Amino acid sequence: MYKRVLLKLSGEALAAGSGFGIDAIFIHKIAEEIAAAHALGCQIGIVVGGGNFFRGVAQQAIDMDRVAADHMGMLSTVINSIALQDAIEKRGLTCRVMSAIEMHQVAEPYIRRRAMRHLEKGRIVIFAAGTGNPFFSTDTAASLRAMEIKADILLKATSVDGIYTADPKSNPDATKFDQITYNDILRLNLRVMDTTAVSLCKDNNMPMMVFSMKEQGNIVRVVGGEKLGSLVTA
Ligand SMILES: Nc1ncnc2c1ncn2[C@@H]1O[C@H](COP(=O)(O)OP(=O)(O)O)[C@@H](O)[C@H]1O
Ligand SMILES: O=c1ccn([C@@H]2O[C@H](COP(=O)(O)OP(=O)(O)O)[C@@H](O)[C@H]2O)c(=O)[nH]1
Repeated sequence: MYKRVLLKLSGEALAAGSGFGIDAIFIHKIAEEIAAAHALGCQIGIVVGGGNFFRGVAQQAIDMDRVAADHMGMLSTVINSIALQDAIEKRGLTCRVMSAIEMHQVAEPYIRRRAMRHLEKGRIVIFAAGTGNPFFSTDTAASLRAMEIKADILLKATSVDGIYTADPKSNPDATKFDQITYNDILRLNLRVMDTTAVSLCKDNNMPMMVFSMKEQGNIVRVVGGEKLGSLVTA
């Protein structure tokens, strides 16, 4: 099993069936799974997306300046992070939100050494506001934080159950890879993650696993060392 992981949770998945906002029942199920994974003895850092509220590249932002839209997107990850922190703390765990954009009244600023200390003390750390920079994604933020905290693996929990030959939502004939290399994701232009996130993991040899967060128990299984979804390595 893994000693320290970076778990990336899709923002869109938090909306569950409704497609927007946070599904109160679903977020508690996720928190329950995170608590169970933590009980196995794993140190857990989390990056949450913001797609359930706002995406810088979304249709609704088409007439906006990209930087302004990305600022909105990053703030939406803060909303999700606070909701998840609340749900995790309801399970009796200690959880800190660290934001890449300073907002002292709401969250701690992201300071790497403090994040490491929180993890060593068994606190769950949620990294909010992505990388703090526009033109990036929360997948890239997850790759970056995984490297910074020296995670054993980047676990991407999302709405699909792995990496397919094409987007399975629009191509029902697509087939799933059990294992795939960084180079093949880039070469085949598979859009399960953006190329910046994949390149960062590739250059630093950070293994990744893409799996479904819809099926209850998957997070615990993966943290426990079970191979689910698709594994990405060199
Ligand atoms: N080749 C592919 N294999 C798997 N998923 C893919 C692929 N290409 C695109 N996708 C899409 O990537 C998304 C997973 O990434 P994620 O950032 O978690 O998305 P979201 O937050 O939009 O759900 C899924 O919505 C899936 O439809
Ligand atoms: O480092 C970052 C991370 C995120 N974002 C913005 O935040 C939005 C929400 O993140 P993302 O789309 O990655 O969320 P997810 O798809 O996981 O729900 C993005 O569209 C960007 O607009 C950004 O500007 N910089």
